[in-house]
Amino acid sequence: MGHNRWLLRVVWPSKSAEIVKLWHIYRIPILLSVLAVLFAIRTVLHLRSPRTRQSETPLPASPTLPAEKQIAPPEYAKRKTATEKVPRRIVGGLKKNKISQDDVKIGDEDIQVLVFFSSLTTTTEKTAKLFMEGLSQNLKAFSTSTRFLEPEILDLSYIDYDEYFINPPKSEAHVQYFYLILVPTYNIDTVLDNFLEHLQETHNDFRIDTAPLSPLLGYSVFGFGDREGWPTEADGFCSQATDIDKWMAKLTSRKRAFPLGMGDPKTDATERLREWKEGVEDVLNHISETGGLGEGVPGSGDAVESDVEDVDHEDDGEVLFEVQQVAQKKTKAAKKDDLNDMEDLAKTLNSNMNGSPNPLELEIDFTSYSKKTTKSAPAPVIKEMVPKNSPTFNSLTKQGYSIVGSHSGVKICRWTKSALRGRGSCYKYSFYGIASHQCMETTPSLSCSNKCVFCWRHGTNPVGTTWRWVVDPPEMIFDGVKAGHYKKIKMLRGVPGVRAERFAEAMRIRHCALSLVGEPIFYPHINEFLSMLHAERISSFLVCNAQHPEQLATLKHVTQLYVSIDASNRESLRKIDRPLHRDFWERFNACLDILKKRRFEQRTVFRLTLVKGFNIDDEVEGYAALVEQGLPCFVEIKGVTYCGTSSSASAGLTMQNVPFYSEIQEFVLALTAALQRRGLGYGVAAEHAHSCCVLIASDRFKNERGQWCTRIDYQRFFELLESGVGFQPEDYMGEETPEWAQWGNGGFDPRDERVFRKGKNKVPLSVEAGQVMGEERVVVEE
Ligand SMILES: Cc1cc2nc3c(=O)[nH]c(=O)nc-3n(C[C@H](O)[C@H](O)[C@H](O)COP(=O)(O)O)c2cc1C
Ligand code: SF4
Repeated sequence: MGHNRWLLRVVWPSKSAEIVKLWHIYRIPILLSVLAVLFAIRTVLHLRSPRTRQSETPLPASPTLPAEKQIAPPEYAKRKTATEKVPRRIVGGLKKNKISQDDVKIGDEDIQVLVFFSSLTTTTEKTAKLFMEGLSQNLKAFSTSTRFLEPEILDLSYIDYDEYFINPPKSEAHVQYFYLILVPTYNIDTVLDNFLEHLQETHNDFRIDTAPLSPLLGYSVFGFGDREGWPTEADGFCSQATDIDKWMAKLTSRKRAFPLGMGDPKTDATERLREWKEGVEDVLNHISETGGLGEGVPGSGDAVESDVEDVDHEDDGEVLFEVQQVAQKKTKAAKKDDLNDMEDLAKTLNSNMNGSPNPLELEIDFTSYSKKTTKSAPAPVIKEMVPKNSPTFNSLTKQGYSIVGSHSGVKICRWTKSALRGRGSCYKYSFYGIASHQCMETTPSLSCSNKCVFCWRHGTNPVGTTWRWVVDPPEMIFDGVKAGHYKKIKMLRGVPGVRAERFAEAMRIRHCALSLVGEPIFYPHINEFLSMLHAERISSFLVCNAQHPEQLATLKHVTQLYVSIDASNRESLRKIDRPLHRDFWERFNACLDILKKRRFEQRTVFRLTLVKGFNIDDEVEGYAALVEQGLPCFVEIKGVTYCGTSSSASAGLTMQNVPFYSEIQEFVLALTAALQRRGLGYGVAAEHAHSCCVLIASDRFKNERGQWCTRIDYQRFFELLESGVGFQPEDYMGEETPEWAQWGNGGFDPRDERVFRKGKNKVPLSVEAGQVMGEERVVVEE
């Protein structure tokens, strides 16, 4: 250290003297160069930064060019200038919600009216269609008719709520939307409960603005109800329309264009609807002329009314009449001096609180909400999922279901009948040794959290994301479904062709397919129900829709556990399953991870239902990735079954969506190749061409001779289960897959009789309705 200091003292003075000398000689060129460099940097930075116009003064026209030669301003600039010329309306309400109204330039945007409806027994559907036709005609008569696009009608059972009720639909063109909603009310579970739940969730979802539908031009609701059963609103007359109206007011930030209309089709619905329609048309005319709802429209929620709502905007409470009164008094009081104003207001408030309000003075403002409610909230009543008097009950029983209790169902599968007559079992016999005449198809939950496009009974399907119904005890369901099954089997005793020995065998259920309709693991006592099946040595095949990871994680042992894999990616799954859960893709993936963990406890299966135009094209690699993620023991690939009902048609499904068997085969080969490329040990093990179904299996299910053993040793399964010691799927692996069932051999049991339709030599009768055989699509009567 000392040596260094000495060096500094000696060297530094001589160096610094030199530097000072040099500075004196070169200081002017140095300073000039630095200044030049700084100026150059500033110029570059300035030119690169985006320019914002500081002044609102219009740009002067170029003095050097004549007006016609000047370049026209870009479209967006024109619009802004025009908007600025429109007088700004004074509106209250939450500032964040004022997105569109003030930006609308009259005549600038097209107006699209969307008429939404829901209907179980078709009254509302028919009325909505007639209403739409009339509306369409009347809009054409407006002086501003060119602004209106042809109105569209949409069934709430088939649309994706996310597309219309989180934000207004996305549109390339300049279109603004106006919603009309026509709905009945049902005090039983229907799609309307689900719709309401969606509206409520959207409003409460912290990730979304509380009023994401505020860009709508407006909305209005009309309800149909029955005064005989529900005489007053307090009794529940049109209660669901009222609720929808309430949630829409919140979601649109009070864009109610016309007050809620209500009518009873048996008495006054025609008259009430006519009045409502006239009112709605008036508003539409007004909007098209002025660009906004205006202030004179009752219940519009604009201007003064909105100020009142601001006070209470956080509340989710009921419609509150006093708030409106305060609003009216407040408006009048505004003309007095401030002090008097406050006193008056306090008096008014007190008198209203103390005495009952004079109904004549009350103008009901449906747009106001409060923490306090004037009505005492009715005690929550837990509903039955499928009550005996419900349209869902009627529809399901018509389709051949026996409803057990209030949420379970059992149905004789067409293959059971076929097997009883010796005409062949379903693919489960070919692949796993399940004789169809000894198999019971049932579900303890007719409700589901999806609205799959290919679901057979979608139109009347109870739906929900959580269990919110009366829960029947598992013993009752178990006894009920068995009794229902046996009753239906007995009815087949006299059917021509039923074989005596098979009939006798059928009186002992050996297998239970929990895959009928709905979501079995939704039922809160599913594990108890499974224990009952196993105690009677009935095997269990359980299919779940991969939407309930919590329930899947706690599910006890089943003989074979399925998840439906209806698509290979998020967007495709959303389109085909139309799930109710927002986080459906995360749930789906969580289920795959659970399945992966359980592959050494029980036989796990991916079930792919292929629907042409929905989930086949370009998805092979995606499916292979999912198989790699879940590593199931088996992958069942099945072509969709066309049921030809109006519900499938409404979901956009036609015979063209049913793949040919050759297309299924092609897909299977491509998927197997993709799996092998990924180094996963899978191969095509078996097929059942008659139900358009092929089985890909993991190499784990080959015996020491390299033969596929996809069948199950049921006896062994029960022994292992009863032993209480852990076991693996290989421990109850059955005998070799019969040769006739192996890939390439078709899968029809040669001991059964193949029955062909008259004049169609190659098409067996035992083909599922709408299913495909060879290169032909057929629809077979039961
Ligand atoms: C099982 C059932 C429950 C009903 N619940 C109500 C109700 O709570 N409130 C009401 O006003 N009307 C109720 N109704 C009457 C329907 O809303 C009315 O008949 C409506 O017009 C049916 O319309 P849709 O044919 O389009 O389904 C109910 C009807 C049925 C069959
Ligand atoms: S998961 Fe099954 S029951 Fe549910 S909607 Fe889809 S096909 Fe129907």
